[in-house]
This record gives sequence, structure tokens and C-alpha cells, in this order.
Amino acid sequence: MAGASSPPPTPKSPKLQPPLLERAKGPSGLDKIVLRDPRGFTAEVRLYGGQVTSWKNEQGDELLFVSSKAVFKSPGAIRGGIPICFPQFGTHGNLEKHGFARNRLWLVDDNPPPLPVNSGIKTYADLILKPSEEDLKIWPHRFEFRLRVALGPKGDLFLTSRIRNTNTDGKPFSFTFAYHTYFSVSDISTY
Ligand SMILES: O=P(O)(O)OC[C@H]1O[C@@H](O)[C@H](O)[C@@H](O)[C@@H]1O
Repeated sequence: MAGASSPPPTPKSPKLQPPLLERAKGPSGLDKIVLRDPRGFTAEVRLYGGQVTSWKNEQGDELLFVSSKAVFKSPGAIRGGIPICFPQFGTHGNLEKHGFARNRLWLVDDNPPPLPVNSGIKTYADLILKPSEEDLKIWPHRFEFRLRVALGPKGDLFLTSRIRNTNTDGKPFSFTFAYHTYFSVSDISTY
């Protein structure tokens, strides 16, 4: 029809090539996603905790620390990598230390709302955490926590967190949050 204009296309994130993203099993049989960048960097994110537990450069050097005694199953938290402290950091509230997100099973987010496209990012994975009915008993706020883990063009690791209030009554809530990074160091005595 003359004069009609169609809406601009919604920007789409680049589609992942299957070899770059792989679902795999961790030491305790838990699902993890392995991200492989064509340039040789890799990262692993576990559904348990939405926790990044490995980040390697193109030489295969591990950049994160994970304790050899780490336990990868409920109800504990994985000691190492990048635990996500939410909805409480440390003991700043009445919840268990560092909140419960780090010891919940996250899901793969198959349909995340778009994020600004960074053309240098070829590999990323999206996870989502929503509270269970049990969680709502200890923290009565409905939310969607979306996490994108991405490898950038120089091997940088990008974590993008989006937390949405889905309370049906629109009631606001506050929270504290941290990426509790455990970086690998060659000699702790020099730090
Ligand atoms: O021992 P958690 O509960 O995994 O917490 C990890 C660390 O969290 C930090 O905030 C504390 O200062 C450390 O003492 C603690 O080791």
C-alpha cells in the first residue's frame, strides 16, 4: 500500500554454530555448557549455580581457580570459578551467605530478549534462573535472572546479568549482588 512502511527489523544476535557451543557433563554428572571460540579460547558454565568454572586462553592456560576439593552438587556451592551471589552478597541480609542463586539449578534460556550486538562475539550462552515456590518462602519476590556468558574477540570473558522484577503486583524489591571471582594465580605468596 502506498505510504505504508514496515517496522524496522528487530536486531538479532548472531546465530551460534553448533561446534562452538556444546552441552556436556561435569565430574558429578551435572550439565555444563562449553563455549569454544574459533580463535582457541574456551569457557565452561555450569547449570548448577549458573557458575563459570573454566576460562582458558588460546594456549589452554586456565585463568580461573577451582578448588580440587570443590563439590559440584546440591546443596553446596562450588568453591571456585565465578559464583554468582544473589539476591544477597555475604551476610548482608537474612538469607544464607551469598544468597541462593549459586546453589540452584539454572536453565538454558532459549529465547533471551535481545542484547546489543557485539560483532566480535561469536560464542555465548544464555542461562536463566527463576525462583521456585520454596525460594519464594525464604525470599518473597518473583524475578527472572538472565545471565549471558560470552567470549570476546581477544578472549575476554563477558558476563551480562539482567534481573527483572516479575512480581505480579509490581512491588519493588532490593537485592545485593556480586560475581565472586576466583582467579588463578601462580604463587599466592606473591599476592
Ligand atoms: O565460603 P563460601 O560461603 O563459599 O564463601 C566464599 C568466600 O566469601 C567471601 O565473601 C568471604 O570473605 C570468604 O571468607 C569466603 O571464603
